[in-house]
Amino acid sequence: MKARVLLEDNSLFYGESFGAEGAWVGEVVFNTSMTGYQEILTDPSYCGQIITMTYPLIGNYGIARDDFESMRPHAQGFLVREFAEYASNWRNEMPLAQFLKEYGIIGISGIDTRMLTRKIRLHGTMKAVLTTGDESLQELKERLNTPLMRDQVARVSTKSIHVYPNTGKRVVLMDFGVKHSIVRGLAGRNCEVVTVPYNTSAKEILRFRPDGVVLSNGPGNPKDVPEAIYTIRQLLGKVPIFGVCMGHQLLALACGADTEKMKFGHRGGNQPVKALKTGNTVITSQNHGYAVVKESLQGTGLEVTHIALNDGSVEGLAHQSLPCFSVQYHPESAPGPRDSESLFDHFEKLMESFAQKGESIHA
Ligand SMILES: NC(=O)CC[C@H](N)C(=O)O
Repeated sequence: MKARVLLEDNSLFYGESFGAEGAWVGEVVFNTSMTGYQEILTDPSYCGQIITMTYPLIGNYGIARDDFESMRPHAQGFLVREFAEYASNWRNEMPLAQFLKEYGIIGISGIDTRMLTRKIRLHGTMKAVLTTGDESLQELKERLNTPLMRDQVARVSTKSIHVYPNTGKRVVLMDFGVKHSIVRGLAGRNCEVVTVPYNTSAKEILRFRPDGVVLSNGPGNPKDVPEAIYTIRQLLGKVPIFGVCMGHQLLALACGADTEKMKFGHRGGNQPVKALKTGNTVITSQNHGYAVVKESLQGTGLEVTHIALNDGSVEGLAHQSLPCFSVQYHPESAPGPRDSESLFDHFEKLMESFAQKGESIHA
């Protein structure tokens, strides 16, 4: 079945539908990972967005639930160059097409993803309308006026508290749309993980007597969850904090810094980041469209620990006197390189030293 994509700059792409039928308006973002479409589709940080993969062949290893980063897909549209109808992998449980259909997600193949990506790089992230229907061009243009979602965190965050019991440190995980691999990263270090909804108060969080608090990744603009910024501000200094991606942005906002929307963001498994203290470069997994404004850090007590080598943007922060640090990239990878897993060990050490001396170990 034919399908179309109309971009905000009026470019029209034709392709073949391989997922659900219907129409959807969202922000189109491109991801440069060569593998990992299952982790990407199920990453709640993509809630409501339309993803285009720059790698040209997608779907060839099918779908295996063990690779999911949450219980269901969250992206609403998936644009690819070539879709592999037959999956060939011993772990395959169902074809990608069936998975997209089951969850009502539009998939379109035959798109010139190179041209689409170049347009996004040139003009910045754009809205698009996808359709498998036969609406007129005028109708599609009108649909582009649909405002984008702003309540994604409330949609994807847990509604109730979950405890993953364990023998090590107790970590409260503020869930803004957490990826399972963050829980795996903590559980792999024997942490007991208490996952709480995004709007849980500081008082409720401290009632768990946590050794540390992790601020998860999540979709949308961090400024759309002011209640979480308020909560984090109240937790500062009382408990070690580790922020990942959205968590990093929220920590910065809680300390008084600012965030901004990037032109087209960073999404992929090959993003080079420099650690300023050691001078080492790590290749990281990323998925973000907002960034912390470097100039806004003055007077907040936060200092830049990592920068993106492609554009110099802020990739890591640590507080000069309080036990908190954060990264804009994904130490849990999934999908992507595992160069940065040791950040979970760093957090464990931070919790240990805070428990013993009530001090930060960054220095
Ligand atoms: N993966 C994330 O946590 C993304 C954070 C935020 N939604 C952004 O786009 O910048």
